[in-house]
Amino acid sequence: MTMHKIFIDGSAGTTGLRIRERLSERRDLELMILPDELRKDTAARSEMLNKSDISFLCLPDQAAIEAVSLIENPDTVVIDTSTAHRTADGWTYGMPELTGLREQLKTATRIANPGCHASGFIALVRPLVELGIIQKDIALSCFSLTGYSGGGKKMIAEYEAQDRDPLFDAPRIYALGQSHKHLPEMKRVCGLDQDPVFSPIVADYYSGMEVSVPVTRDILSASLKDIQTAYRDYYKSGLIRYDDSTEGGLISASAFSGRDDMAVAAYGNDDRITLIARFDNLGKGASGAAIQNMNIRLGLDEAEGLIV
Ligand SMILES: NC(=O)C1=CN([C@@H]2O[C@H](COP(=O)(O)OP(=O)(O)OC[C@H]3O[C@@H](n4cnc5c(N)ncnc54)[C@H](OP(=O)(O)O)[C@@H]3O)[C@@H](O)[C@H]2O)C=CC1
Ligand SMILES: CC(=O)N[C@@H](CCC(=O)OP(=O)(O)O)C(=O)O
Repeated sequence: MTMHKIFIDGSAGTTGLRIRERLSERRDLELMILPDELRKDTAARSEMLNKSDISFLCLPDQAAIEAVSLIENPDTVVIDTSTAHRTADGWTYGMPELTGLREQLKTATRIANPGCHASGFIALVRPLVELGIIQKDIALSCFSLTGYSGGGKKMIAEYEAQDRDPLFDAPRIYALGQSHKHLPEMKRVCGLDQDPVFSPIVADYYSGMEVSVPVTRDILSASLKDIQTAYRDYYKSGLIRYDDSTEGGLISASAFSGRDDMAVAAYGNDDRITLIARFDNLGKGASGAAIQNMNIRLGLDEAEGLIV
């Protein structure tokens, strides 16, 4: 069996640790781990990056850009979980369920893992734009509920602090200036002319996401039933599937916590529709998607080692 050498730059962080834990059970992979005192040492990181077959970058944007600049080995494949390269030239967007991307991912050397909020929006909107059901010049809006692990170690510590502000008990809307870092990939990957009005909301639970896009019939060239069929036909392989089940008429944002798959669905009537995606920000929104992309790049079954 070929042992693939895997380095995780940032393996002590939320996304990196989860990838590390998951991959440590794999017999086909050799994990290259830096001791704690060297995990931010540039020379040690550079050596690992250049020795690896695949390097995951689980770092803040600036550190991810630096890591890429340290790579001289043309065979090292990079899977970057940060926002730094998602709309950059020469990078393949790591969402294999979208038309054409699975084939590109099989040979890509620079893979940009999608943003968590962006994954849900794109899974809902891109097929409808591709099929001409939504025109690309339409102004959309999007609400996205996320667990606090979406904010990484710092936000986890804030939410789990004994003496935290009581206002943390209730959901909080953020990115009020309409310049959230996921907007460029949402617009570009969906082929839209303009950014959506985007309202992310963080709430007092660890992980799980519910991304919703409200649409009215006048902007659609299809009925509710046609949209449901379109999603079913579009998502036939990969980790995304159509599922409009509810929990007694309500749908919880944490229902997919601990999983790697994503459910997309359309609810409503023929006048007003809500498109909703449910998944885990740490699963299909980060670590699960990164491992899926690694598996595709290695020519393995993409669901290998994933929790679904
Ligand atoms: N959390 C989530 O749901 C998602 C996160 N992401 C993205 O993944 C990336 C990592 O995020 P997340 O895991 O949440 O963040 P964390 O803050 O939890 O982890 C980041 C890790 O990177 C380490 N680090 C920072 N600078 C350097 C450096 N120069 N060299 C080496 N290591 C460094 C940090 O060290 P230290 O421990 O000392 O702080 C930390 O361990 C980010 O770009 C984030 O936007 C993407 C999708 C979802
Ligand atoms: C709760 C919270 O703060 N979430 C983060 C999103 C985490 C994420 O997906 O970040 P990447 O762009 O690196 O993928 C945010 O909205 O900025």
